[in-house]
Amino acid sequence: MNPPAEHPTISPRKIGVLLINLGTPDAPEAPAVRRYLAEFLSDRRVVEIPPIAWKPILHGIILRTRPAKSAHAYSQVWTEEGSPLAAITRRQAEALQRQWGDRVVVDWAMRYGNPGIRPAIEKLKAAGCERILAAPLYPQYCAATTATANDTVFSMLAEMRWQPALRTLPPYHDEPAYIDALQRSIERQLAALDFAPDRLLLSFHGMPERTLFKGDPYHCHCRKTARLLAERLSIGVETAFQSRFGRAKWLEPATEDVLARLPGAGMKKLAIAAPGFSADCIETIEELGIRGKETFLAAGGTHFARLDCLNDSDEGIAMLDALLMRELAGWVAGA
Ligand SMILES: C=CC1=C(C)c2cc3[nH]c(cc4nc(cc5[nH]c(cc1n2)c(C)c5CCC(=O)O)C(CCC(=O)O)=C4C)c(C)c3C=C
Ligand SMILES: [Fe+2]
Ligand SMILES: [Fe+2]
Repeated sequence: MNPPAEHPTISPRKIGVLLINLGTPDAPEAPAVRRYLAEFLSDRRVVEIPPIAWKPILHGIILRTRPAKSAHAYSQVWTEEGSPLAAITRRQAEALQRQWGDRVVVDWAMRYGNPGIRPAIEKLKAAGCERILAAPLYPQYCAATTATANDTVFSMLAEMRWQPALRTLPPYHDEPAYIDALQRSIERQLAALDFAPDRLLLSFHGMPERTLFKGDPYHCHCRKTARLLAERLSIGVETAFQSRFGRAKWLEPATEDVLARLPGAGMKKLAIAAPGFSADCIETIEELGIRGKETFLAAGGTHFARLDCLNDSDEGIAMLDALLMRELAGWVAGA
């Protein structure tokens, strides 16, 4: 028998879903990049060096030199819709909104820069959402990404007299829906290449190695994603960590070192994917697709292809629908 419309498991209340990604500058220009990096690199979840030691380095060196360099990199990937990371996150939110109709209000936000998490939560609350699912779109948990996004949401609720109910999306590094989506997306893109790669390199964003020893599960999550994916694919897989930053030791092997080594080991045709990024961004398009390609070809590689992230592809949206709707179970009829 069908439950009546007012059945208690069918919530009449408004539900909000907030997709969260890392952040990006407002423009591919040094002043905007400086503002963004200042916010990002002042986050103690990202840089765990005591402020008394870090502030002089950040303000005296990094914010004087890096913005111009990064602005050049951003200018190479910028689109008519702005930063790829922001444009793709917006399209992911729009696709889910179309799919879910008026059952759920979907919005998106960036942890650093615009549109910020705080105005987005305010907007959802003003729209009458009494229940909110905050979804940091990081498959692998890291304090520098997942935790700081959630911290920001929690800090807002800490100021409210009338709080919405809150859920957060757990890491999904080993969820079948995620591994399935990666497998489908990668196999589809490999089949469309005009060459047969000798290897598939999976490049994850790096972290200082000491975060692993302090108990952050990030490294283990990346390795598990890579293993589960490699078990599904017929091509040989290598794993590496990109975007080394600063003087500390980072997780190894470094992507740039692997790119420089593979051709000498007979692997001259390469495809590269970045399964840890839910949307293409400067780190995938510029660092891997432009500079990574140069490194590989300079080392003797002959063929190179960068595969797209899940983005708002059919595979990517089907995965977000499955993962997010499961979190909404009990909140949304039919979830
Ligand atoms: C201390 C430095 C950094 C840590 C730690 C870090 C961790 C980390 N970052 C991502 C995802 C992204 N990072 C992006 C850009 C980016 N990252 C750093 C530094 C650290 N990241 C910098 C300085 C930058 C800016 C670009 C540059 O100057 O090189 C991006 C892309 C942003 C965009 O606008 O396109 C993403 C996404 C993860 C997942 C992570 C830890 C697991
Ligand atoms: Fe980063
Ligand atoms: Fe980078």
